[in-house]
Parts: sequence; structure tokens; C-alpha cells
Amino acid sequence: MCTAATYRSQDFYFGRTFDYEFNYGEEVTVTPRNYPFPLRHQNALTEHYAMIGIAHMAGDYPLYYDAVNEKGLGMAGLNFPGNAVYSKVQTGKDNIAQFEFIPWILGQCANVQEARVLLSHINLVDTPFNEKYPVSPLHWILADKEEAITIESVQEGLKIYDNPVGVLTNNPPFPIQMFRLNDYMSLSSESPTNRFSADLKLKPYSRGMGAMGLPGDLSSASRFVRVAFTKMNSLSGLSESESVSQFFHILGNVDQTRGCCQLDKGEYEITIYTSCCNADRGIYYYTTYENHQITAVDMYRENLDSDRPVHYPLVQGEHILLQNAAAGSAEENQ
Ligand SMILES: C[C@H](CCC(=O)NCCS(=O)(=O)O)[C@H]1CC[C@H]2[C@@H]3CC[C@@H]4C[C@H](O)CC[C@]4(C)[C@H]3C[C@H](O)[C@]12C
Repeated sequence: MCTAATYRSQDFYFGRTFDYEFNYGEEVTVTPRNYPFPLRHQNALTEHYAMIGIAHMAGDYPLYYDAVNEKGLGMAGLNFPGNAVYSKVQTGKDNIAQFEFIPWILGQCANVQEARVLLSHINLVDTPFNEKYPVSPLHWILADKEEAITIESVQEGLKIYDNPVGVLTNNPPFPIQMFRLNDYMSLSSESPTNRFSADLKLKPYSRGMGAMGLPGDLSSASRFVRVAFTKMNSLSGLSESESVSQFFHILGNVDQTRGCCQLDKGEYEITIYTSCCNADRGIYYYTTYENHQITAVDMYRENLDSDRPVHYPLVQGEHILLQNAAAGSAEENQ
């Protein structure tokens, strides 16, 4: 399971949780403008917008899970098992393999509006990267500071939905996720009043009862509602530090604790990483399951005119500040 979200304060932020039972050795990866993205069914993308995100490096080819480009457009792929259907190559369309989708869009579009044009003649095809990396059943969120959309390639074809909450999880398909929000419209950040019955003396006995009924489990349908509610009610200061901190709080609501989501063979799904990218400034912040200290990679500290991706392995291990390590000093221990 995974959850992606957008957030706007002074700047625009885009991030996700990546939940799974193992990692693929993913790294924070900056792809500069002149790295030639080879395409299976089209000419290579030789010049394009630079992007920063998390990718698995297959040799020197970045297989992006999520990224933001230098224009502030962000895109993330999330699992969509049983529903994602990709096509065969068709003439007269831009045939893009599913693993090429993020660079194809982020490489060429400055915003969602421009992406809508490319999406109108795209055909997402089922060409695998290789036998080691088969086709992944994904759907995507694509967002800039003005709007977000969800893209689902299903049996009936390619569907593009407006995403007014700026949140995506996994199954079921997006229209069903959105419809289910109707069930929760009475939830509120305010204290409730008794509308149950005038004949009963009901009163709130705790703070936070206005959102009683907000689903607390880890299913993707419940995570969608929970993050939508949190994000729509979220208030933060405008500074970078306040915004980034708030973003991690929003996604913290769907953090997966080891042991609570059991798969077959005694494996457990956990939140492997949580990211928050400042899309305006090209700074990618992240934490990992065992490293709660926020780590950042700044795209603009790299040479964006080069032709080689630069990648940084995720920093692991808790960094704990032992506050009374020695009289008068504080020390960082691992
Ligand atoms: C497993 C992940 C989804 C996590 C998730 O949502 N888990 C909930 C399961 S559930 O929905 O609750 O059942 C997805 C998200 C992005 C994917 C990579 C995209 C690039 C590349 C595409 C190639 O074609 C295949 C290899 C490749 C590295 C992909 C591997 C894997 O597929 C990744 C990591």
C-alpha cells in the first residue's frame, strides 16, 4: 500500500509513503536535462526538464516511483493490482511503456494542463523493462500547485480524473474512493453537538470527537479517507520548516507499523520511506522506517545540464540526539 498527497502553503509540496514488504534498493535520484531517456517505442527523450525523486537504478537507467520536475510538476506511481490494464502498441499514438510514464510526462510538461495534451494521445503499453522487472500494475497522481489529476489505465482504456483532494492510495478505482467520501461528510474537526436525539442528554466527553468514525485501519480505502480528512483540515505556518513538518504529520496518519499488516508467508508491510518534495525549490525531503530524522537532497546543488543521473542511497538508522551527553554539550549518536 502507499499513499500520496499534495500540500500547499507558501510553496507547493508533493510526497508519498512507500509501503511494502521489501525494498528494491531505491535511491533519491536527480536526472539532469541532458540524460538521454531511451524509449522503447519512440525516439529517445534527449533534452528534457530535470527531475528529482526516488528511483531504482537499473544500471544507469532510473526507474522512478515518484518525482518532481524543475517546473514544479509532481507524479507518483502507486500499486493498482487487479485493475491496471496496459495496451499493445498502436499506430498513431505515443506508445509509452508503463515504466517510462513518469519521465515522459515530467520530462516534457511544465504543469498539469500541458500534461493533459500529451495524455490525449498516449497509449500506455505493457512492454516490461526486462524479465527481472516485469510490468507493475500502477495508477498515478499528477499534480502542480493549481490542480491534481489521477490517471488509471484500465480495461475500458485510459481514464483521467480530476483529483480535488490531491490524495491517492491503492484500490479500489479512484471514482469509488471519491464517492466514499460522501459517507464521511458529517465528520468535523469541531466538537459535535447532539443531533442523535433531543430526548437524550448526549455530550462530548473528550476532545476530537467531531471526527469519530474516521476509519483507522490500514486498508487503502480507509487510508484515503483518513488522509483526505487530515489534509483538508490541516493548518500550518507558511515557512519551509513548518510546512515540511506539517506534511510529514499528514502522511504520519497512514504510517504502517511493522506487525500490523500481515501478508502471506509471515511477511509484513511497513512504511519503507515517506517523502515530501518542495516542488518549487526542488528539495526532496524523506524519512525511512528506521530514520525519523528528515534528510534532504537539493536538486539545484547538482549540475542540471549534465547527462548523468546522480543518486543517493537512503540514509538509514535512527539519529538520536543525546541531550545530556556531556555537561554543556549535546551530541548526536547513532
Ligand atoms: C511495489 C510498489 C508499490 C507499493 C505499493 O503500492 N504496495 C502496496 C501493495 S497493495 O496495493 O496494497 O496490494 C511499486 C511502486 C513503483 C514501482 C516501481 C516503478 C518502476 C519500475 C517499473 C518496472 O516495470 C518494474 C520495477 C519498478 C522498479 C517498479 C517496482 C514496484 O512495482 C514499485 C516499486
